[in-house]
Amino acid sequence: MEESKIDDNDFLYSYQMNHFKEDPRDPFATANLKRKNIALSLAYSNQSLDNATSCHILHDQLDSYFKLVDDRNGINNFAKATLDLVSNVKNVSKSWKSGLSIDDPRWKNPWKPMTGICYNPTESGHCGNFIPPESAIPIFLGGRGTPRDKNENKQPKRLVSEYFESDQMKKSAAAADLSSLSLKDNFQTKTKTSLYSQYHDGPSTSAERMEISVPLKRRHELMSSNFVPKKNFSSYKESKSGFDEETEPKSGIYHRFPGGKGYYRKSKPLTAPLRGFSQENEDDSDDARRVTFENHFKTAGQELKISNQKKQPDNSRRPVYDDNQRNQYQPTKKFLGGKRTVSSKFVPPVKNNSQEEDFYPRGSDVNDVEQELDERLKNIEPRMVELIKNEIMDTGSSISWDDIAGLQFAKTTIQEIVVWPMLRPDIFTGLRRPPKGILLFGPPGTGKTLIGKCIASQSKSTFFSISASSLTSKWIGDGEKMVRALFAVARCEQPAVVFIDEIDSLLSQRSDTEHESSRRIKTEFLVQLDGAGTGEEDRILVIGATNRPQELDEAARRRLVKRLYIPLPDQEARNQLVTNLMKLERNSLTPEEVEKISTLTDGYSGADMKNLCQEACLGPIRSIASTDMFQISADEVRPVNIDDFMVALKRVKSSVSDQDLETYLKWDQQYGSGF
Ligand SMILES: Nc1ncnc2c1ncn2[C@@H]1O[C@H](COP(=O)(O)OP(=O)(O)OP(=O)(O)O)[C@@H](O)[C@H]1O
Ligand SMILES: [Mg+2]
Repeated sequence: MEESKIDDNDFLYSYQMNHFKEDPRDPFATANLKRKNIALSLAYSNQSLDNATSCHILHDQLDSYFKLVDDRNGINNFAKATLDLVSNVKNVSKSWKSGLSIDDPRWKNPWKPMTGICYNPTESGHCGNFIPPESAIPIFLGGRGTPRDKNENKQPKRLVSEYFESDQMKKSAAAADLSSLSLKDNFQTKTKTSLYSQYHDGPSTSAERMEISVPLKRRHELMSSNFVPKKNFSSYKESKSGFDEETEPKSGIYHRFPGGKGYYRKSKPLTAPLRGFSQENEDDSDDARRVTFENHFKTAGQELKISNQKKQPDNSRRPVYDDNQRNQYQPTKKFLGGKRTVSSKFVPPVKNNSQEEDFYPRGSDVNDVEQELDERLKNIEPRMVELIKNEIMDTGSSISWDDIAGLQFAKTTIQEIVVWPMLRPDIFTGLRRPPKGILLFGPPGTGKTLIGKCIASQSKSTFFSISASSLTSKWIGDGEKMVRALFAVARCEQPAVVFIDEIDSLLSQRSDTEHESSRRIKTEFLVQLDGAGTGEEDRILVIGATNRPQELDEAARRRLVKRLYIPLPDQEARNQLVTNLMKLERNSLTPEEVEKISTLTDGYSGADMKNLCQEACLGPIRSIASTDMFQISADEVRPVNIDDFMVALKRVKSSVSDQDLETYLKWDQQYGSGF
């Protein structure tokens, strides 16, 4: 056995290094957990770890384990090992009582939504409390504040909220710039449950990604991986990190202050596949474990060397952590903004190759320019820069102006304001300078979003498609920062178009009853749109689309200088719509029949017309006898004819009422930039 090679520092460091690897989707997750379990038991039996330390780690181990149980629908052998370990450290709390045995049928439940976990980072080595779903009885590892009555299901809830109201938490939260986060309300209901399920399936939209990434990150930071071995504490102090000795636990494990001045940055998860583990190692016999451990356990020294080599080939700034140099171990510095984080995807603001030479004066170092531009992002959190960059729309999909039926006036105006100035900034200067904001308003389904997509593919500028949800967040205070980040990134990537669909939800009228955070987002938006945010030279255009223009804040209305009414399609446009839509389907419509359809569809929106055509195209299918449905070839389906449209007209009605139309017209007369 290799016990002698492991000590707590080594072990803890490798533990930290591996902390993020327990992704249930990772086929090696179980093996990795086993490895830690073995390392932990060795370290523990070796007395390298004290009870408190073991507790901390176990807590994390169980957390990881639960993810696996949750995902794999059943207990695996790892649970037994963890439970054994739990019983080894039970003397942490005298009144400790295991809430669970290996035979407990609850292990076998596919626990969804997942158990919540509350970690109480106070002194004396609490293990944290595990909060299973309502139906399950809490499992406790002990520690102060642990309810004795296992059936008292409500207790854990209280603990969770207590924890988040505790001074400790507030302090960490403040340090992490999350002082007003509303975790208390959301924690159990939303964050935890949806977090787990979404984490498993993977977030799909950027808004979701944001929702998840923040709490996940915070959760990890607040939980027990945030420790630094005691031996390194001296170097910690030397680094003047702002570490508060008084609040430190005495047990030998030290929490980092997330976001604090001397924030000790968590080791990045290693992206390489776990070394040394193959599926065979999943074999749980003792022998197999030993072999696994002996052959493949990497000490902290090795891990650190590997990661140092990856990060910093010369190793000059960060000493290698080995047996002789332990005290030189330095925390890494946190970089906010700056070149490190954003230059990789940097896109110079002038895209035209011919202009590139002028932009970078001969002989000058291109990197200087890059650095200077990145200065604009220096006060923005890199995380937000990333989030905003995710909103940049791929302008690959090609929608042309001809795909938009009618709306001639709007199309010409937009070309004037958006496309040409972006292409010829030299002509559109001074008073010809295009407005910074335009508003597309009109009844639903008239093509506002479509115009946005068309601008994205035609204007040759960086196109940000922003929805209210990508800017708002439950992390109060983040919203306005996101707005600032948005404009900062847009400035770096100009010419840029920021398209905000359903802008009314973001910039509705400010009122006394609304939430402080949404008010701040609005204010920041208005500031960015108008003054300090965007300079005269910046080529950033904000386009808002809404079907509720009357709900817009008046200050926002003023800033969206051009307000274009996107009306219902007229007869000619409807004709064009039917022709365009039916191009793709086999049909026997004559031009006269198309004309007839367009006459009969007065008051239909573009979306209604699309529905109508879809409905009519189902006509030929409906006329097929159900017995023939499986044999008939695609060619044998009869073409769509006018009768299908007549039937469809009865089923699809216009969706916009006259009353609504009147409101739009009135608003257009009052504020619109129409004829
Ligand atoms: N003028 C048009 N030309 C071509 N297609 C149109 C037009 N107007 C609407 N459509 C069709 O209707 C669909 C819905 O349009 P779009 O999403 O642009 O409406 P919208 O004005 O953004 O509505 P909402 O206000 O409800 O968001 C489009 O995908 C398109 O197929
Ligand atoms: Mg829309």
